[in-house]
Amino acid sequence: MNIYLIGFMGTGKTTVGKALALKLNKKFSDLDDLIVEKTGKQIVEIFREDGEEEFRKIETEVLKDINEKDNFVVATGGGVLTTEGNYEIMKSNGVIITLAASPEAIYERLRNDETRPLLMVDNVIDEIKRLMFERAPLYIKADYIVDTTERPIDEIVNEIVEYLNE
Ligand SMILES: Nc1ncnc2c1ncn2[C@@H]1O[C@H](COP(=O)(O)OP(=O)(O)O)[C@@H](O)[C@H]1O
Ligand SMILES: O=C(O)C1=C[C@@H](OP(=O)(O)O)[C@@H](O)[C@H](O)C1
Ligand SMILES: [Mg+2]
Repeated sequence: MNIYLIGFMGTGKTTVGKALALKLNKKFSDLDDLIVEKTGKQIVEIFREDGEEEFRKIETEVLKDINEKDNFVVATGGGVLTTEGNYEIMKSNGVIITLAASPEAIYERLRNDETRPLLMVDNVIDEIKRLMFERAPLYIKADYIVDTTERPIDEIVNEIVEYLNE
């Protein structure tokens, strides 16, 4: 089995995933990193040159590959569940955990970040709210949801470990 972290951009999937893997003595993988390795391109370049649809295709390919393996903590990208079938892939070999945060916290975390192509818009806070509302039905499908707003990484990791031990 794997542990899949899902949730909106900036909720801390990559950061928490690494810390969780260390704590649980599991391997760590990030779908975005796998996509960069596979294509030899940065995420923003793929969106710009090939488009989101092509990005989603590659995202599902690397998800299938990692789902064949076990004992990984997998940080997904925030849009992984927008592709039909990806929920079933993860569910078939893993537990799915959503990281959540307020739009304001996400804005603060990502305001100087230029690696999220979907947030390269004029009104970032409005776009965060709009996209988060649109995707909320996907994020609540997880087995467990943990709030990360104004919480340190080790506290979030401990809450997830407690849930997994139940
Ligand atoms: N709980 C937290 N509190 C404060 N900052 C955080 C927290 N979790 C993540 N961050 C910061 O937010 C930014 C985005 O985190 P990241 O792990 O890349 O999120 P994601 O993979 O969900 O997009 C990073 O700069 C990270 O250090
Ligand atoms: O929410 C999204 O659709 C995306 C989230 C990003 O990952 P993070 O959630 O790690 O930022 C990355 O996969 C891509 O920019 C698309
Ligand atoms: Mg990430």
